[in-house]
Amino acid sequence: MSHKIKIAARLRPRIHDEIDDDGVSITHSNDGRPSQISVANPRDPTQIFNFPFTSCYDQSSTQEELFENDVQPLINVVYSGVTVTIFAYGVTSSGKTHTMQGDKTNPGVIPRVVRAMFQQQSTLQRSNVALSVSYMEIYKDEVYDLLVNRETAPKLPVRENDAGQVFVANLTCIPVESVQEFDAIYARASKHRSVGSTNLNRASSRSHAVLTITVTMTDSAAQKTLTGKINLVDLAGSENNKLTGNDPTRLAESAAINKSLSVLGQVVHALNSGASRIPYRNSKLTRILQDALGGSSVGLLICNLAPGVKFRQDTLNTLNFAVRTKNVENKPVVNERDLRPQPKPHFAAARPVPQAAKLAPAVLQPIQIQGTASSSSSDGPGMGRTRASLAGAGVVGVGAGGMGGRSRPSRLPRVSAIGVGGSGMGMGMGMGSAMGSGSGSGVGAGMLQLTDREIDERIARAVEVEVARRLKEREDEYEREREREREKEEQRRADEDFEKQRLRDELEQHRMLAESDKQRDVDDHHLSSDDHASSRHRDLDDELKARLTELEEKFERGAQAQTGVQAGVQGTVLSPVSRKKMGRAYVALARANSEKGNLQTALDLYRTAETYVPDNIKLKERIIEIEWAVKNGQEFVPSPKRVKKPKAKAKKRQGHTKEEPMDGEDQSGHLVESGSSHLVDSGSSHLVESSTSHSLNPLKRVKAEEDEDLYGLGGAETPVKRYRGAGDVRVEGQWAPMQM
Ligand SMILES: Nc1ncnc2c1ncn2[C@@H]1O[C@H](COP(=O)(O)OP(=O)(O)OP(=O)(O)O)[C@@H](O)[C@H]1O
Repeated sequence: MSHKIKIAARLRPRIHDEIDDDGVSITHSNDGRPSQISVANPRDPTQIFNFPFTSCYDQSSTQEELFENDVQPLINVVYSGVTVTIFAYGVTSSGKTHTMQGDKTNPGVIPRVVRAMFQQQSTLQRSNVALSVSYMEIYKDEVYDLLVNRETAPKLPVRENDAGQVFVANLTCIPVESVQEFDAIYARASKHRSVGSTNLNRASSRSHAVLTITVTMTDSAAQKTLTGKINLVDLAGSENNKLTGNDPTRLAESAAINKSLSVLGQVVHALNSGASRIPYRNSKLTRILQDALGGSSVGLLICNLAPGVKFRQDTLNTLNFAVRTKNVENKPVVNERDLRPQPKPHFAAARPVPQAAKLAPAVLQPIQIQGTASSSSSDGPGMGRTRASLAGAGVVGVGAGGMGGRSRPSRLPRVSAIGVGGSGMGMGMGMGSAMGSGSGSGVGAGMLQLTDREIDERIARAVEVEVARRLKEREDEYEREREREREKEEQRRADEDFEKQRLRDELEQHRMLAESDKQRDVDDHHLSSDDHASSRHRDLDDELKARLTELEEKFERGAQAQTGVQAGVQGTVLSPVSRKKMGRAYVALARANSEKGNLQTALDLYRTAETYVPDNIKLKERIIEIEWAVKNGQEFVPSPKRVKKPKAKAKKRQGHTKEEPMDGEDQSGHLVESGSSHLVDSGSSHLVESSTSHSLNPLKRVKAEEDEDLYGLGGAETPVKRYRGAGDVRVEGQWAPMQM
């Protein structure tokens, strides 16, 4: 069901020495027709504009009246699990803060809402209904938490969750149990709000403030929770700096206020005109209010009006904004959550992930305790932890020395074989804790009882899990990059729209002026309407039109260029290096699957890899080979390839450092990717854990990235899985010295 934003207009009384010419008046009708606000045209006081609204409050209206008529009914809506947003809008000093906050003798909407929320809570089973509060301000387009110390309050990011709901990350939310508790919190927080003195208002709000009261209702029998929210928004007022007399600080604030309000206007305009894209992202204010504007909440806009002559044009602008807003349609939804346990995912689909989940804590905990051993290596504690988790998961070992050496089980020669660096954690430790009792200390017994096949399986599984994790990490990174691109694109379009709209408004205003000048000429001199004034504006009119056309052409060209880019390969937005990384990750996963005989999955993954590195010939060949094997129901046996000989230079270096290979090389001298413990497929298709992270050699890394074999596609390969350790290789289930 849709719901249109409700409008309430409130005219404040004259204050101080304000000149009031009765140019704004409110007429209430008793015959069921809406009340209306009449405003005299500031240019021609004889001309009156009428604005009909169902709720109009004149200068003598009270806080209570407004609350009873328009706000109180919304409390039930909140308690039905819906989000309600009430925002006060108007020029500076029109009474927004007075309406929302009020003072001790005349409490406004906020304190009254809080009392009503507690009142409603008391009618329900109290233990199942919890209230909480959060309070933030948007100051110069940055979001700050008002419930924390203002001096140390960081800028908070605005994010969107998977369901598309926008939220402010890390915003404090405090449970409140009584009105008194709320009052204390609110009083403290309000002192943090940015307020300054201007010519028009001694205590002018320099920020938009959003107070949110959340009610969570738990129905234990039905195992459901309902969450209702009420957002109470006191907007900063639009300002005419000629009137406010702002200093540079105030001017900067004012610019931010006016910009965000202007974006608010654009959002409402876009919603009304059915635009395909709504420029919510153009300001934090509209982003945060997204749900209230064309979203899933129920909305009430309180338009505050000031009676003074100097505010007349702003009064008209506010009312025009209100007229446009009342056509905005929301689609309220009930926020209900099912607390029943979710059905378990399908076994096959879920298998690798629980393995990882189970392995991680059992492994990480003891390894962290071993942090001293890890940090004694030059990798530092962070690396130690990553590698430890890999080793624990049985992926590969690094460092036969240290723990690994001491704790390796005698039946497993690979333990001594695994590990190339001697710089830290050992395979023995990791595997012991992963495979054994999970007590975290042990190696021995559990491990000894495993057969080679079981170990193979575990290792393969761990490899799969680890590769999947890294792949996911990269996909996330890719997604984030895409999101950033999308945001940039949206920003660009919004800027275009903004500029276009500005020009159109200018054009329209100009036309209106020309019209009224024309009319005046006719009235004054009884001349033909075509003769005079219109010609004065024609040139400017043409110039504006030309600018608009030029702008539209420019934007069109920009949009076409953008479409052209998007039509390219997948991951065009990624850097070449990132594309290679993505391609490599998919190849690694595909390889793991092909080794397990899951050819179709492997094929799909190789094809996905190809979308990132479309020029890789060996990848294409591999795809063709597997396609053929799948089509003919054959086992996949990759074509043999030449074994790369270590380069002379590398050999020479190896001579110096037999025990410790150089960065970027495995012990056979093949280039491997060094860096933060990346799992890579070396030129000879062995899975190798690189232990060299701290002293990367960028030249070698680039060289490695240029080498197609880095994808592990051209290497000599037998159908048997092989894992290579310090100088040894396992072939057909046997360990043998590795060919150098
Ligand atoms: N309905 C009202 N009755 C009596 N006084 C009012 C009323 N509305 C506003 N005022 C007074 O007018 C002055 C300006 O009001 P207020 O600070 O609420 O304006 P504002 O719109 O919040 O301004 P700004 O955008 O600059 O923060 C205050 O002194 C306030 O007490």
